[in-house]
Amino acid sequence: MHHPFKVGFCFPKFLRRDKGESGTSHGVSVSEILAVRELDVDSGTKDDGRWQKMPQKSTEAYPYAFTVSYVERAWQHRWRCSDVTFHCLEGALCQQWVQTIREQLTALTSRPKHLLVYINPYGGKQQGERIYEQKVAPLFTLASISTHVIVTEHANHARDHLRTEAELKKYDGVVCVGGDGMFSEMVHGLVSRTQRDNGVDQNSPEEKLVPCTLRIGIIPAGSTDCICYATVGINDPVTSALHIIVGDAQAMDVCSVHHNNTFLRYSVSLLGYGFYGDVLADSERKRWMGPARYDFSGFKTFLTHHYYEGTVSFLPATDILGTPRDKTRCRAGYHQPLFLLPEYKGGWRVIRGKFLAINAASMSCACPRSPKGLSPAAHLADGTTDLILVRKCSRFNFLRHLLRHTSKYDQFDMTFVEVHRVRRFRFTPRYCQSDSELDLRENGKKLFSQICRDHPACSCSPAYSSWNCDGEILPHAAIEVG
Ligand SMILES: CCCCCCCCCCCCC/C=C/[C@@H](O)[C@H](COP(=O)(O)O)NC(=O)CCCCCCCCCCCCCCC
Ligand SMILES: Nc1ncnc2c1ncn2[C@@H]1O[C@H](COP(=O)(O)OP(=O)(O)O)[C@@H](O)[C@H]1O
Ligand SMILES: [Ca+2]
Repeated sequence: MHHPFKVGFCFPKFLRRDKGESGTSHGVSVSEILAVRELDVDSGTKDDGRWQKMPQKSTEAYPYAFTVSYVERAWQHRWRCSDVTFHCLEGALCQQWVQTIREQLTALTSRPKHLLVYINPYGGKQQGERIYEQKVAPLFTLASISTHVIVTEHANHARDHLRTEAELKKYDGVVCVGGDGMFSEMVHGLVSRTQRDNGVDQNSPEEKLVPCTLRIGIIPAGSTDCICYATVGINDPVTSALHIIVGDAQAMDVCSVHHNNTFLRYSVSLLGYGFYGDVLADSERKRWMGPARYDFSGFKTFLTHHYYEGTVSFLPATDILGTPRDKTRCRAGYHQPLFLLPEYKGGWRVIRGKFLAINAASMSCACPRSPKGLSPAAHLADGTTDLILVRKCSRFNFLRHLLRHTSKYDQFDMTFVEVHRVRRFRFTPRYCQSDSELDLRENGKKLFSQICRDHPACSCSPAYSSWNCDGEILPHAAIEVG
């Protein structure tokens, strides 16, 4: 992984005495230094037990020392904080090093100094507060970052606080400790506030959103954590904290979801109808199971094997480099795709059919369950979403398709699956005649029994599924996304 700004320090006149090495030179790039502190060698240091174990002779020989904490890359995209101590003979030289490093660190303007942190204490395995206090807060302190921490008291607490109350000018960024649902709350708070401040009407599907200037950091403490996993490459709180400290940034596509010119929600990861909608609807009733609720409901939904009829219309993204079938992977810090936007060539395409799943992935949606994700080649910030249509097929074939999300085999290379990179799309369920469409929740069940009476031979798939929008159920089946 590469940082755009990289100045290297070598420490030639110093002896590195930790880890049992003697006299080795050590290079650390400034962009990866977290903190530097001088050591009071004579009295030994309270916070570095290793020093006190050093033989007396070497303390006499090198009476001055400083410790640099830096990012060390570990296995599978993990980052860790590592310390290296340098020793020397002259106090003035030692101080000069410390001062120079501090100056260099201050010059890194992309690093945050003040952060506003929201913790969802009920996300995932309900470990949000513990994860923050034990793994993240000490690193922020080490890096001299000041924080204001809010533990949420109810759903949408963070969203509403960000939208109306928070004094955002005081902060360089906001941090969310939780899952995709919590991240989505923060996106809603910040994006809504930015549109309101800029006079953009959220209800108009045609209007372009004004990008937010504040960055959102994610400390994974949820059930799926796909937004963290897909951007960083792993769902690991320490790794995420270190990315936040060094000021890594990644732009992200945000889709708006509308129903009849009324704004419903924003989506950043998965919008799924059919399978993933049904899994979510069932799993919400089993929150007490924790993250395992998704496996339970996934298994149950797989067995139910419902398909849904409807019409998908979409505007293909024709003027881009790359397709959903590429072998490339997009992650923060790897490359920022620079695509030409957004002259629309070609028109809308319309596909009618019976679908087991309709998924729109604005990013790969990689997560521990599927390390390559729903759409492995999706880009994080290219203004497109990958629309995956899984048509009605046998249970056996659907299982083969699902299993391929966990292996190297291509989940799109199946006759009943198609994938399109699109700029906008619309979905209209069958049995939904007019614009004054029936409200899904009110009338879904009535309609279902009506349809079954009308079609006694049907396999009794209900008329409607629900949309799973980043882990939240949408109240309408007919939607427009752009
Ligand atoms: C047979 C194994 C098949 C494994 C297939 C795994 C595909 C997983 C792709 C997951 C994409 C997830 C996209 C992320 C969505 C999240 O925004 C959203 C919210 O997250 P949060 O709770 O952290 O706030 N999460 C979700 O909607 C959860 C979706 C989880 C789907 C799990 C599906 C498991 C399927 C198991 C099928 C089992 C069939 C077994 C038959 C013998
Ligand atoms: N204090 C709270 N009490 C109850 N629900 C909350 C609270 N804070 C946030 N939520 C809601 O909890 C839901 C799940 O949060 P999330 O962090 O995504 O965890 P998970 O990944 O387990 O779903 C979100 O819809 C969010 O709005
Ligand atoms: Ca995208």
